Amino acid sequence: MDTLSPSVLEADEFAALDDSTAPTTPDGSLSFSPQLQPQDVSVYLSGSLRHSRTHMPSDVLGAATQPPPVRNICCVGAGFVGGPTAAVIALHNPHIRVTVVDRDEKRIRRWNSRHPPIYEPGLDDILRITRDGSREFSFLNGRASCESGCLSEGQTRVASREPNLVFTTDLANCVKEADMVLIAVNTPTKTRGNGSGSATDMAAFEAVTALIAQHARPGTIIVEKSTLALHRPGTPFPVLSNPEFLAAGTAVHDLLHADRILIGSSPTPAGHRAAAALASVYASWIPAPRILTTHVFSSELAKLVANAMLAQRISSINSIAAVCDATGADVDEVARAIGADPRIGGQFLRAGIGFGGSCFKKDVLSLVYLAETLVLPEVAAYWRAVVDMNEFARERFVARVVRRLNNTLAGKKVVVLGYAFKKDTNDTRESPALGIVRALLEEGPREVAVFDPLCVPAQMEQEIGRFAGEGALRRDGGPVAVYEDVYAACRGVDAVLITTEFDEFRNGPVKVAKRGEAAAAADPRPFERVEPHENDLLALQSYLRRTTPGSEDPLNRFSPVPACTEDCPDCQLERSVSATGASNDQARKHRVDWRKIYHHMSASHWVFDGRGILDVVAMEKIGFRVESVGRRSRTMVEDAYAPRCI
Ligand SMILES: NC(=O)c1ccc[n+]([C@@H]2O[C@H](COP(=O)([O-])OP(=O)(O)OC[C@H]3O[C@@H](n4cnc5c(N)ncnc54)[C@H](O)[C@@H]3O)[C@@H](O)[C@H]2O)c1
Ligand SMILES: O=c1ccn([C@@H]2O[C@H](COP(=O)(O)OP(=O)(O)O[C@H]3O[C@H](CO)[C@@H](O)[C@H](O)[C@H]3O)[C@@H](O)[C@H]2O)c(=O)[nH]1
Repeated sequence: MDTLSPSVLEADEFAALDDSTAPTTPDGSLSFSPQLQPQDVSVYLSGSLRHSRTHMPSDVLGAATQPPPVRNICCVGAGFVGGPTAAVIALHNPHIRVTVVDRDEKRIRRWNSRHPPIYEPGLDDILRITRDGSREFSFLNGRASCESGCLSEGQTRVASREPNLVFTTDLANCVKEADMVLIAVNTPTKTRGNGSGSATDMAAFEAVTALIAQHARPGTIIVEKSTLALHRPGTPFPVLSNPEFLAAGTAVHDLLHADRILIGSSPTPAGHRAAAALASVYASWIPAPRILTTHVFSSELAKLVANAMLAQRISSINSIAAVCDATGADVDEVARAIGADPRIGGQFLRAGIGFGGSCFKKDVLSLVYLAETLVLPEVAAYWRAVVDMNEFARERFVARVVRRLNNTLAGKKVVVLGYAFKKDTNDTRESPALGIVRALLEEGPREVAVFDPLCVPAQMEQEIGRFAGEGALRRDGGPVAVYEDVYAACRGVDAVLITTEFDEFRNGPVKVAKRGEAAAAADPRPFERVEPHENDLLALQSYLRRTTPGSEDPLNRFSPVPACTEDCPDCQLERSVSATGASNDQARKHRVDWRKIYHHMSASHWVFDGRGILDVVAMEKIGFRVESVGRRSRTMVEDAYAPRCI
């Protein structure tokens, strides 16, 4: 480990620290660690929020708030947020040692191996550079190389890098050595006790703050990356709120090109200095105007509100999809028409079976709980309706499938395509597919086949076994079977259900790459900077990969990946799944052959598109009968003459 760097804030500044001691939720009665003290809600509402407008200098990086140096960052929580965030911070700050700590030994072992525990496009490359270090390499930088004084033959040389990203289970040492501790542990919805079903479960967060209070040096800056609802540790440390806005499947893109970085601090000189220190870490790659500073409460509330507003758009369009199904209007046409109004915008208007994932439902419910405890029942009811509408969308989809199959699934086989909660991730938390499998089981089908191009079948089986109850899986004599091959899954099915928007399931033309996907095809060179930025090098690497098929390391910069032991359980698991089940960028992106599926199916040829990704007309030409939530199809036209039933 590096020698300890000096504490970033002097001890006598502590007195001036946070007024930021507020409860998880305003009633103050929920789980508090010994470090956390409740604060009167009225103080929060009447006093602190007033500060938020003016409390922070507009330029936290300005001379008035010289940021203390940050050389050592500890990130607690090696999950979907902690892992990628730490990796990107390390990538852009080679002078900072970033240590990610987790209590889950298996997770840490996987981060230290060639089998990272989560799949995110582009993450592997960043891990290879930061965790394993990279070699010196050079490349042709085109025109700019000569004009901006690069090497004589147009070559730009990039120096080797030492590893600066470490994964460990040793929390005490990690925290002790840190100038800054990022907390990125899970904050799910409480499942029992006061606030069960809506309040945030602070157990993991609280356990971590207790350990930090025990081990951190005075003055260490604490940064909450976990999504909280107004929760402040009352420790002698400056505490910042820095909520994360990345989305699963586009995490690396979202981190490398963040729209905004939000830093909330208390309105004290120490709070401002801490915020400036964190801003200096982000400033290595994020343009200063995108680094927003607010009061801590505004920052945490903004995170909940961002997710609530996005979820609300999805529920709104799904409510309109039901109207479309009943009237013959087409929800995509409606979305396109309203999205053309810049005041509305076109994003998050894709109708279907509703949102899944670990964030939307949890954060909307957090907002509901906050409103309830603030005695704002109308506000609580407004946001609760967003979650209710989401459930309605899923139930309506299953009811439609059953209705089309003559109101019974007895003796029938249906296949669920897509198990992850969205495309390009192996995250299955709150996946609509799980709820759909369970609802289908209630209809007594002969078989429910499940296929996902990214999730590992053995893990899916484990989870379905837990979720759908004893005896649900085929290996236990039940009807649910998980497949590694999409055609085997579809053999003899009466209906195909699309539950995740994976590109693999599309039948239309391959779309131009968009946000988070492989960048546009053009060569990014020449770079403007003499010393190329890591973002430039990543763009060049993916360009070269695309144009030099088969080359995993076209810049020749990677060091060897850590070797696995003979008995590595992850190697064994990988060997036991087919290429389509592996988390491998190269093995994916093959579209399914719908004609082949057509011939594998039973005569009914039903396809229910729960994500609106199919070109219905093209599918109907093959001979399928397609129903797509809120979209017109031949069956819709036939139905125009039948009694309404939604
Ligand atoms: N997943 C997302 O896309 C996303 C995006 C933005 C914000 N968030 C928020 O970020 C936070 C983390 O979410 P996530 O999806 O990364 O969760 P996660 O479950 O993937 O990871 C959390 C990790 O924290 C570890 N942990 C829990 N208690 C610990 C302890 N006492 N000591 C050490 N490690 C501990 C767990 O073992 C786990 O590996 C949550 O508050 C979430 O709401 C998530
Ligand atoms: O038009 C749309 C867009 C999305 N979805 C679904 O909504 C869910 C969530 O999608 P998305 O928001 O893209 O993924 P998340 O990873 O859940 O990201 C959200 O939640 C994160 C965790 O808080 C935030 O950081 C992100 O900003 C926020 O987008 C998925 O099931 C999608 O299939 C739709 O049904 N229709």
